[in-house]
Amino acid sequence: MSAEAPGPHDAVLHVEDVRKSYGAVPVLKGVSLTLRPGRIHALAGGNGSGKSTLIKVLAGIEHADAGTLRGRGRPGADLAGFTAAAADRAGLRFVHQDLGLVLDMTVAENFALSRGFPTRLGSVSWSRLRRSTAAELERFDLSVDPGAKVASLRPADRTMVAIARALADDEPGQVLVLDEPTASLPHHEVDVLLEALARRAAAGQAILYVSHRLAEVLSLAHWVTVLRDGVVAESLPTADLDRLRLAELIAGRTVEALYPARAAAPGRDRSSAQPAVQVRGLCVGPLREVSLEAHAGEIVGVAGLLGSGRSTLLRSLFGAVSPRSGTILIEGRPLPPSVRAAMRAGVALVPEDRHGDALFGDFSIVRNTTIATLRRHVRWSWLRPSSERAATQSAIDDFNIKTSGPGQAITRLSGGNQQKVVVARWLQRAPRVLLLDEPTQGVDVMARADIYQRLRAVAARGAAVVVASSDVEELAHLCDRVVVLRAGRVAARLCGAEVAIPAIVKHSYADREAS
Ligand SMILES: Nc1ncnc2c1ncn2[C@@H]1O[C@H](COP(=O)(O)OP(=O)(O)OP(=O)(O)O)[C@@H](O)[C@H]1O
Repeated sequence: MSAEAPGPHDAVLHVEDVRKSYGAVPVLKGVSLTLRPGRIHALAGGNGSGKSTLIKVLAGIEHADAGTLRGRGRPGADLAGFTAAAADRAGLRFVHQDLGLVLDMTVAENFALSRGFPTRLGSVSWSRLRRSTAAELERFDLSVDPGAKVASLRPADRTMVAIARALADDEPGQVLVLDEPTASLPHHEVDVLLEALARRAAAGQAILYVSHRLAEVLSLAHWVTVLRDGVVAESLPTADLDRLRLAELIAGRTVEALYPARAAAPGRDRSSAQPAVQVRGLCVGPLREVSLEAHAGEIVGVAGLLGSGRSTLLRSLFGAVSPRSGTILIEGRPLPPSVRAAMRAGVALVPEDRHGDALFGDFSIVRNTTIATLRRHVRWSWLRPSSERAATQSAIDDFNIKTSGPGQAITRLSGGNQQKVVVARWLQRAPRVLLLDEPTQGVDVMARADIYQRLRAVAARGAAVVVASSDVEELAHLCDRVVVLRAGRVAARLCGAEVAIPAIVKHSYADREAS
């Protein structure tokens, strides 16, 4: 691990003094960054600190107000007029979270989509395409059949295919930019991807890696630059850091502990108390004969791999899908398959797909916060904007949402801050049953701790909280009990000391060895 002072010498890419404002609000205030061959350089920072804006500037999607970019042997480029084509010429290769692959096409066809189809005598030469793709995959140690549909690949391999495609032209001095590549990967797949990335770096690849996951940053990256409020708070080797110190750099303050202490689970006798949620023999979508209980005052986790049925279970409890068979009781009463009925029964759902299901993109933060509790802000048949604004302002304060004010358009917030608005919205309803699907996706480490504390408070006030998450660390720290789903069935019910990462991972994977 190199510990030399950062500077432009021997850099693959040097970005200097990037400035960017949205209107009158400065978002990047003179950010500099140096990337070197063979080095994985993490870009960390709290929600709204400017990471995505910097990546968008480097990709030529947003224009900076000022800043320069220099690469090995390349003339300096002015980032104010930087375009996607200029980014490509500068050797920047991006793999975004959605990967940009067509799932229904083969790996080789996906390669050809970006590089063109090889032809022979005027028609596509499929054999040449397969051969060249196979050679590329081999270069990346990827044992994937070029003729396989992308949809059939395991998630980590899909990401590696996207990376191999991005770097396929093999120009010297390329920089691979990865934006939260592990955000939607299951636990086991994360390790596979990280190992592959470490091998690429060992072979000389420079990588810029954006992540909220402290453990990943520390185990994978050689160097980390922490952004805080649009400036570089620190840029240093990861060998000089531990998790707590990195969290402190991100937060800009002393941090006692990364997770709030787990409150003692309520000491009531669950066998006699009526559960707030009772599911019996539920069959819906991939779920088969699932039974589960959640009592007032407890946080129950739902673990399982992608496709195990976690989200379907939560959507059923919210009345959004009709079960083939089985029953759902909320506080002892059967729940019909109706969202309205579920909401009347005091059930609230924070869904997984923030953009598709939860955000109202045309609205401000105010309406996005109050939309589930509008009645509370009506008096004499009139909606009172002052009341809505006051409720929103207190959510902004409580959740430390980084914004220019309640009237700002929700789409202008950073991803993590949008997520906080969605969680705040449903907490306003004071639900008796609170369901959350991936509640801290894209949320920074400190805000995560705040959300956990709030969920504990909701439970302590007498609600039952059910959290589905692919983040096993989150489940282990937050939940009183965890139900592990595997292929649609309950594979394990963990409680007390069993609620720990190794047990959750072990039961999530059927035959595979737990990592
Ligand atoms: N189109 C826009 N108009 C106005 N402000 C914006 C716009 N896009 C982003 N911002 C603001 O710029 C700041 C930085 O946002 P950015 O998305 O770069 O943060 P981030 O570090 O990527 O955060 P996160 O970790 O939440 O994704 C935020 O305060 C955000 O509200």
